[in-house]
Amino acid sequence: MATIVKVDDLRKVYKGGFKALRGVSLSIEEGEILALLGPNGAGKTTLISALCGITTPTGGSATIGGHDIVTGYRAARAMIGLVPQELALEPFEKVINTVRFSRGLFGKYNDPALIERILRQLSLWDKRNSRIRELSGGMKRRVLIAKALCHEPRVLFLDEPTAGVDVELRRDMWQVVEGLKAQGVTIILTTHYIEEAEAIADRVAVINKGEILLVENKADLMARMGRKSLRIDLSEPLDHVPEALKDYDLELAGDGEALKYHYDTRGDGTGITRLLQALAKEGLSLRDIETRQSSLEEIFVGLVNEETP
Ligand SMILES: Nc1ncnc2c1ncn2[C@@H]1O[C@H](COP(=O)(O)OP(=O)(O)OP(=O)(O)O)[C@@H](O)[C@H]1O
Repeated sequence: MATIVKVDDLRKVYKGGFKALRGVSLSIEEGEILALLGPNGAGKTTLISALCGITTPTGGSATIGGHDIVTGYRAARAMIGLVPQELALEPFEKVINTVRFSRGLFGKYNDPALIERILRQLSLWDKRNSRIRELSGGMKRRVLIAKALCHEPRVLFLDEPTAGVDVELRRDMWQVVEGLKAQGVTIILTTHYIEEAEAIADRVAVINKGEILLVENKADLMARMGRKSLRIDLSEPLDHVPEALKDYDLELAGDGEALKYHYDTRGDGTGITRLLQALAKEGLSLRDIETRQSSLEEIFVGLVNEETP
């Protein structure tokens, strides 16, 4: 796959000296869905705004489809659709005119068939003649997406696409995003909902205090999330893990009074039965056992807290 968005040591210092981006580097592949996770104030919107030309970076560089976001602004911007966090729509305008007008802003000829396709895809065709103020919050969000798509962008930025929408509508939105991906659109979305990243992202990037802490394939992250640990409290403490148990990669804990075993819930088998049999064979008797699961949420919170002394 080709790289479509390339961010290299991007920096943003706001007037007053606040460093909102502290050297962000990131490559995004054509056709992928990248979820940008981070706490409030992490720099997600600043990063998206810089890539879309709304905020001027104070250092580093970035390209969209090979066009520099500063020196090649118009060409870069033409490739981008942006769905902002805030619902900035003209309340008395009709849905279809709102979308048509946005296409015109990019200097593109009127294309009724395309507008119809986009409105149908977003289940807005029946509402095309409704005024914006007559729509529900979820529909307004869909209009924002339609506006962002009407000049046929190759890269779509969604800033908190499902903030404040109900669970059902969130799932609808996920389907819309999947449909766009199927058409080859590259999608970068910011979200506070970790389950949203789990549901639709190919890769996850975690940003905190203007720095990228991690960019990882979701499947790999899920594998980490699927990891569980089993703590086995022993009746008699051990001073080392017996040789016969070395294949289980056990960890001695609590001054030798417990063994910790890590396993993957998504694997073929957990290995727990075999381990318990092996412990019995070694003549070890157990006082208690306890399992713990690490979630993506925990991984995320852990990463972010590590950074906050
Ligand atoms: N125009 C501005 N002038 C000064 N500081 C700003 C400006 N815009 C944003 N900031 C600061 O930059 C930091 C990053 O803000 P940003 O909106 O990018 O965060 P975010 O990750 O999108 O947060 P949220 O999840 O709350 O939307 C924040 O501390 C914010 O206060």
